[in-house]
Amino acid sequence: MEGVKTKPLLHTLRFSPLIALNRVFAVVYTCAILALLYHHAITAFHSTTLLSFSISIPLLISDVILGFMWAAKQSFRMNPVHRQVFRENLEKIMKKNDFQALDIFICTADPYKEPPMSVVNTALSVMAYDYPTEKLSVYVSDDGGSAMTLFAFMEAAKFGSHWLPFCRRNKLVDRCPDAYFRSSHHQSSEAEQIKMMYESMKARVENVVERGKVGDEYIASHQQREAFNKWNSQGFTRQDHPTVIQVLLEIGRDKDITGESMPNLIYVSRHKSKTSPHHFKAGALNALVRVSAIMTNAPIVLTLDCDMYSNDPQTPHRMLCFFSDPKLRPNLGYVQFPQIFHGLNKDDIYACEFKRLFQINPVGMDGLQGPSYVGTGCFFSRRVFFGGPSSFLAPEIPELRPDHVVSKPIQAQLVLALAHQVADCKYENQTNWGSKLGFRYGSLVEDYFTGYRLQCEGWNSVFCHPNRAAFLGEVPITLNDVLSQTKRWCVGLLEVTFSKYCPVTFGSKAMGPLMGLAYAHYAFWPIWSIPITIYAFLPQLTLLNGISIFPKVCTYLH
Ligand SMILES: O=c1ccn([C@@H]2O[C@H](COP(=O)(O)OP(=O)(O)O[C@H]3O[C@H](CO)[C@@H](O)[C@H](O)[C@H]3O)[C@@H](O)[C@H]2O)c(=O)[nH]1
Ligand SMILES: [Mn+2]
Repeated sequence: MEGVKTKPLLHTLRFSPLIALNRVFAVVYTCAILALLYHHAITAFHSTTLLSFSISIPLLISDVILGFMWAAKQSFRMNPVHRQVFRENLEKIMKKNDFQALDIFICTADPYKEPPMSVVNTALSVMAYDYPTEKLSVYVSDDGGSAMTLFAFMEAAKFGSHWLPFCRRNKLVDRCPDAYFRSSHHQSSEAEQIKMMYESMKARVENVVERGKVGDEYIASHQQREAFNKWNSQGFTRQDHPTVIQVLLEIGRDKDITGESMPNLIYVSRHKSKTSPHHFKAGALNALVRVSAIMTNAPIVLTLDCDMYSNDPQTPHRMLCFFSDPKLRPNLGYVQFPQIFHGLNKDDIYACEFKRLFQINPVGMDGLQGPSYVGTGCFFSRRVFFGGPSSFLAPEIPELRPDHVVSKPIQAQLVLALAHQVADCKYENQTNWGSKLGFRYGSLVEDYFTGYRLQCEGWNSVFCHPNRAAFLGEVPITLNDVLSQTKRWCVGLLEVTFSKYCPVTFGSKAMGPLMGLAYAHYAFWPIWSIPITIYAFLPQLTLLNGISIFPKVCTYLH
């Protein structure tokens, strides 16, 4: 209709043209698989010798597993969709002032395996988002309980006051300092100056890490000394220490060198005790959900691994294109960006890119109820941590409610005291945290399990895959690390498979068969190893012994 102004589009959805083809193919292929299984069963049934029986049974088992995995995978192919985001339209629809506040969680756990400089780079890259700084809060969770990490962040807070205005003024796209200085396009004298500052910060931090402690010469103020004194108290170890919360930057109080406000930057090392379970990353994230609720309580929460830096300052705009769509909003639980890696080793010999897992399968789930959560690069609505979309579950204290309005400054005595209280290792005893509230406990792959449970509760999710990677992370590049990661993932997934939450039963009932199968495809991922091992040995052994195991064409022609 002419004269009627249509609102500019924020995002569109396009169904993949392959859908019809995929479905026809699935039917044909299912027939072929059933025929093959029938053949195996008949051979096993008719086998006359123990030898032929003991060959056909493993083949039958292998092919049943492969057939099941193939069937589960079809869920990703039934309805794949592609989304496009028009972030440039966002500011035509809403004012910057109306953007929702954002709490960013960065997890780190070990200053030696995850160097503080890399964590600092991740933090700086998101502090420099093209987003109103008075709406940004960055929380760092340090499960390593390390003074070196705190020191690195004190340095980062200082460097940030130069880095943020520098990024803004020069409209940089690479806002992770390390990535920017690694690329070659910085020639101005201003860039050289910033680079020198960065290098000198890096040298100080690395020196501290090398020596394993923060030397006196690095402690500049009384406040800093007080912070580090906590580490000097009796029996402060990584597994056993009180809560440490340090506000390093505060909106309104701390300004950058041009006089603009800095975002909040808060260091949190939750209380740990050898007698209380800490629940690994899920425990760390729940502590942050609560501490941030007390201090800022932003309606949107971004979770990041410490090695995953922002590669695009416009990412929050993209996320808002979904969260500010009134049609999506009521049930939208999270917006997941893919995990994409830099620094893969040449030819990626250990197949760590996991393109199918992080980039292809989510497109398929996006056409159903939405992609699974992969632990990093994911923007949540804070509301998801408190029950399903239509069944709100109130937390124990009103200050943790997602609709609670924070009225006191983050450094107010009361606020800090309460923040310490909710980061206590005993706080979760006799509460719903980990079972019905927050990130879920019970699996080593807390991301998979949490996303799964949220979707079972009725939350939808969206997969956002822009051309320029929103985040770039690191992958294990040595065999040892790859094996240990794979083992952790397999154990975590099997923990879900053999629980009452098995996706085939619980998941299918809660979300329908296709979503159930999609999650089952991951839950059963470790059992790939069975057919792979059988096929790696059996055909070769039978070939060497002159036994034929595959059907001959002539058998079927007569
Ligand atoms: O007790 C812990 C253990 C780990 N972490 C942090 O958790 C993140 C992921 O741990 P990592 O050892 O790097 O695991 P990966 O297997 O490489 O990570 C993938 O798998 C994890 C488990 O499924 C997810 O949490 C991650 O987001 C996902 O990237 C890191 O930032 C750690 O610092 C903690 O904060 N506390
Ligand atoms: Mn990792």
